[in-house]
Amino acid sequence: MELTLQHLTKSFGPKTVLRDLSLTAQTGMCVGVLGRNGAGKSTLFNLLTNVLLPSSGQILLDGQPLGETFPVAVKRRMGALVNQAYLVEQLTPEEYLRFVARIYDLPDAQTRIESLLAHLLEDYDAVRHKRLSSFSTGMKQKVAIASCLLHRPELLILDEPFNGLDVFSAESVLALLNSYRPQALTFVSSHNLAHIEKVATHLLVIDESEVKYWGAMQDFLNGQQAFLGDALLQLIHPAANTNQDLTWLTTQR
Ligand SMILES: Nc1ncnc2c1ncn2[C@@H]1O[C@H](COP(=O)(O)OP(=O)(O)OP(=O)(O)O)[C@@H](O)[C@H]1O
Repeated sequence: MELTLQHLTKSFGPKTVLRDLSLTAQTGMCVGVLGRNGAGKSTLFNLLTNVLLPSSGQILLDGQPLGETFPVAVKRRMGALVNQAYLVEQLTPEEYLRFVARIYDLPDAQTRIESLLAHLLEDYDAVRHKRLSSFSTGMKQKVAIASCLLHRPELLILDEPFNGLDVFSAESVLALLNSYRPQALTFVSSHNLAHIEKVATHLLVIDESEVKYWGAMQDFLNGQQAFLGDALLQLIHPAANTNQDLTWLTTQR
């Protein structure tokens, strides 16, 4: 699979949130999407999944423009976690994934369902018969991630998948994503740079609605400093306000 973004621009009223974004990415790449709060990352993910339509520019999949209708056949090739994960909470995790499998018409999904849940949910035997409504935020997030991988998508789009995950759960998800990477083109956003460093092959850095970097992670680190956080600060926030006077915090009302 090859995904091409051509001069993708998104505005909300007079405000342009993404401007003239162009790139081509292929299967095997994991693109870490970075940028400060409000940079436009979720907007990009919503465009990629047809939740939003671009104001101008287009998205091509294997050379074919997706257009406004975004064919169902294309959606079947995608697995996406965007915005708030929505689960049917009256169901157990296994029932929910069987429901997702039916939507994708996957008759032989049972083994994969069990493998995904056993990998992601600690103490799976103890929670497998519980309803999702009784699950914690992180447990629900892991079930949502499992549902994205169930139908073996060729394009995997994960907006902040590590939100709410403890350090062990994040490692389990990272292991899954790294194992799955050769089979798909993955886009993943996170404010946790350690996670991005462990999973991304490429970086897309967005700031002030524009692309500040697009390319291989290794080239970014070689061209900047050794650590992703420092390199990122240098790129998008050169005058880092580390020496701000904060005495007002304790001395003024
Ligand atoms: N539906 C909308 N209508 C108007 N403005 C919007 C809408 N959705 C997003 N925006 C604006 O677009 C900008 C980018 O938002 P977006 O959610 O894409 O940022 P982000 O990079 O994902 O941020 P964060 O890291 O905080 O999740 C923000 O200024 C936001 O207020």
